[in-house]
Amino acid sequence: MYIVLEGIDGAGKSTQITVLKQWLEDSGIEVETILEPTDSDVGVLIRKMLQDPNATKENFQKALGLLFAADRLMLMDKIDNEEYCNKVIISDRSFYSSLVYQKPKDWITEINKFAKQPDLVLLLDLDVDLAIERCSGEDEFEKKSFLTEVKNNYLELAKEFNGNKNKFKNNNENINDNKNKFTIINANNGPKKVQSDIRKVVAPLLGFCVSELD
Ligand SMILES: Nc1ncnc2c1ncn2[C@@H]1O[C@H](COP(=O)(O)OP(=O)(O)OP(=O)(O)O)[C@@H](O)[C@H]1O
Ligand SMILES: Cc1cn([C@H]2C[C@H](O)[C@@H](COP(=O)(O)O)O2)c(=O)[nH]c1=O
Repeated sequence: MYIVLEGIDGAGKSTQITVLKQWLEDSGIEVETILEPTDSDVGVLIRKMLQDPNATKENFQKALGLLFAADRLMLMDKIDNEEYCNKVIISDRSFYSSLVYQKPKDWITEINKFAKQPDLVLLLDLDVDLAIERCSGEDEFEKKSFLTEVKNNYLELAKEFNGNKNKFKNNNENINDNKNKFTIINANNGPKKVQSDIRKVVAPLLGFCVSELD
């Protein structure tokens, strides 16, 4: 199973993935975690570029979109690898981040058409002012106006996706229509409440009944 946590900078993705991984492993489930951008040469280049004052400019963003797509493609063998088929893969970000941080959407969708569709997307929805308080401010994206636009893009994407599951069907995955694939989690709560809300969504997909939730 391929689970993705999405959200603006500072939403709490890394924090929640660490706790979720430990809970699942304590429950006897093998878990692999992924972080986008990766620590590959492409990922290192991306992180350097994110600090460039021009990072939000149109052509710079298009170049970033290509680099994120390339960095992501190298992950696909890992995600599709048979040794992972019996594991839960939890990823900190996915091609949905490219859809909401970069543009135009149709081009971003095209250059990511070989990216695997997650089985579940958990959108950690955080107030932008809280995000700015939590971020270091080193990255050019960590600005209130830009993160406000990204947050709105996420919420629009969730509305579109849950309203029309076939919209993002690509050529290597069928959208399973009986899942609410883009679940919004209120990330303004404390870490334990956020984790509890996440477990209530993840548990049924893994065959856990709610009473097993500690
Ligand atoms: N629910 C929460 N309440 C208060 N602080 C939180 C909460 N979750 C995370 N934090 C704090 O906010 C900061 C950012 O958390 P974290 O690194 O998990 O976010 P992130 O979404 O992975 O960020 P980024 O996308 O920028 O890497 C950390 O200092 C973390 O301790
Ligand atoms: C995968 C991906 C990420 N980004 C942006 C989002 C963040 O501002 C940075 C780094 O991510 P982190 O969670 O802070 O480590 O990269 C993006 O613009 N497009 C993407 O596809």
